Amino acid sequence: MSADFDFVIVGGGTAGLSLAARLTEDPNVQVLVIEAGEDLTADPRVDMPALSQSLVNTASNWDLKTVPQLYLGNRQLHVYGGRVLGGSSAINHFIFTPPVQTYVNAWANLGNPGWDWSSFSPSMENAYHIKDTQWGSLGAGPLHVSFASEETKWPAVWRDTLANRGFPVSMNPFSGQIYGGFRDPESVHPTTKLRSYAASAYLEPARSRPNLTIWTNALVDKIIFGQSSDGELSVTAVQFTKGGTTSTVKAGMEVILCAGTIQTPKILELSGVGNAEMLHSLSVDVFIDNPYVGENLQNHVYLSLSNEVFKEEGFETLDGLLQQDPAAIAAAQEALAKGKGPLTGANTSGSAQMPLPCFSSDEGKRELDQLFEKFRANAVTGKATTTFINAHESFVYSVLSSPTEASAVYSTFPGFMAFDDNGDQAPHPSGDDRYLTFAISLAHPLSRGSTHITSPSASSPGLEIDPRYLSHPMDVEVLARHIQELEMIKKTKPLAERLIPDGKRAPGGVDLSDLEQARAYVRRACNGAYHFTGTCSQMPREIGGVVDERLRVYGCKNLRVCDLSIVPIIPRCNTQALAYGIAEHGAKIIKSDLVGN
Ligand SMILES: Cc1cc2nc3c(=O)[nH]c(=O)nc-3n(C[C@H](O)[C@H](O)[C@H](O)COP(=O)(O)OP(=O)(O)OC[C@H]3O[C@@H](n4cnc5c(N)ncnc54)[C@H](O)[C@@H]3O)c2cc1C
Repeated sequence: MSADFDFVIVGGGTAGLSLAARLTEDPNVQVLVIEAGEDLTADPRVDMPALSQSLVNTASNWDLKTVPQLYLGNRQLHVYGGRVLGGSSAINHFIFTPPVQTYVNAWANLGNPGWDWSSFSPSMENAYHIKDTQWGSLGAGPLHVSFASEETKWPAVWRDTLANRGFPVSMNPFSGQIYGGFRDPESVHPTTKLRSYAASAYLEPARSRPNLTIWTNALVDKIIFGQSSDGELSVTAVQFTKGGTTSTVKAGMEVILCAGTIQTPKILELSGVGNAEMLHSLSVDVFIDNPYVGENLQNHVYLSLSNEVFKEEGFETLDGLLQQDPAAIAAAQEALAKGKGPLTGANTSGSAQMPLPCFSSDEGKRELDQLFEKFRANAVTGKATTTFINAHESFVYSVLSSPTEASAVYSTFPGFMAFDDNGDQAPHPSGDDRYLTFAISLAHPLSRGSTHITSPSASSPGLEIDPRYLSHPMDVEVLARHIQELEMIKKTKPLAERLIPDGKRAPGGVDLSDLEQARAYVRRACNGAYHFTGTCSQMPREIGGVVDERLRVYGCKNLRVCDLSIVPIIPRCNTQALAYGIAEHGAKIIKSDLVGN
């Protein structure tokens, strides 16, 4: 199997398929997408939100693991990612929250002209569209986004409680300026209630184009370098394995890596782009020496806390369904037939992007200064440069000291949800008690780790993934303070009236209003989300960059990266919206470079 294409896109995931669809709008370019996973575009396990969990234990999930996490009591956590056409957008949990303006500008200010809010937000809007009674019609893109209908009184109680704590409760999550309570947008079609994702929204309308070719079940091993006529290093071909046979395909113009935050640096390292010393030790020929490939791995960490609630009409929970109670399953299926109920979406019952009031007063800022000063000496910084560490820290400081910038995202879920040491869902308690669960996700962790190959072979697992969760002490401190803020929220009406006083709790037997106990709970129970970013960061080479502002890998003129691995600072909330935004923005850049050439 060998053919010539202008662009070879490695990875048919969230960003890869979106980019392919945009590039093939130009009938003069031939685009090939090579995807390691299967084409499951006709499979209800992808399309139906109710079945999405069933793909987790299949070959459609890369299902890797971290190395033991030193700061989490040596626990090893899952590293999930979609290995299927559509990538992680085919198996994710639907929440679709675009990034905020201050964050996007901090990213641009690292030295990425053309990525500031006024340049980037139109690209973001090209990805989705949503029609809403409150906000009208937003976005102009192919991805269907909707708000879940409110079928219980939990969302109203959440809003009223936040309002009583002095937070705004209904800000527009698409406005670029949001804090306080909001409704979670979901990548679910508003009427069919099916998953809307890269393969359905971007690929399907483009699939019949004669200039778009998709190969699935083909694992890219490496990219092959040569010299262009002007003597510069250039990519000439891509080597891949399909059905046990290894072949190469020529790239006439460019190779664009869209294999995601874990796999893109792996392909670069296998191809000889990375830390020369490490690559030599694995007998990999080095083409570009850049020690920052695979570094700056960031991810959100989160905690869950469950409380027993009264059984009241209007305050139904999903506990029966979680316990596989036949009556609850039948009721959910009946509701599904009407396009309603818990099987049609993500099932959060109210979220909030939360500032930390304790740090925004003058006294709070003084305490924050002292904490940064104290922790700076203990922080594990990996290979990050001082310039980047300072820029990252100063952004996080600006968030923490602001009364209107969120340092955590709180989500509520009507039912019991706790996790075991591996990050797997813990069994539901027996009995017919009902629960409300609160998840707190750290918006801007300062901890950063790395992922590197440990073998020169693409097919062996051969990856050491070490996010170094909670290696920066400030992350523990911020999460512990948010636990305390949540404890205050739980004591506020009307939420306080729904939680059974002295009812069952998870975690039990700890006093989370005590800061030391809250810190201990953070270390004991923290989990990693699947929001990995940063391993091929976009910033100037001298401060730790792997790609430039036009997504080109430093040292090679026709190799680009266009996925979440370019993101130098993890965004405030869930990452899928940003992946689509990067693909849209990347498509604009690549198209304009084509005209320039
Ligand atoms: C279980 C789960 C739940 C999530 N829930 C949410 C959520 O609710 N909201 C949210 O915003 N985000 C969520 N995310 C995260 C979000 O989906 C991802 O961050 C985002 O989709 C990543 O986009 P990407 O384009 O960078 O990578 P991906 O979409 O993962 O695409 C990478 C693609 O490259 C392919 N590939 C990799 N290596 C090779 C190779 N060597 N050869 C060929 N192909 C290769 C992969 O198979 C994959 O298809 C979730 C993720 C997971 C895994």
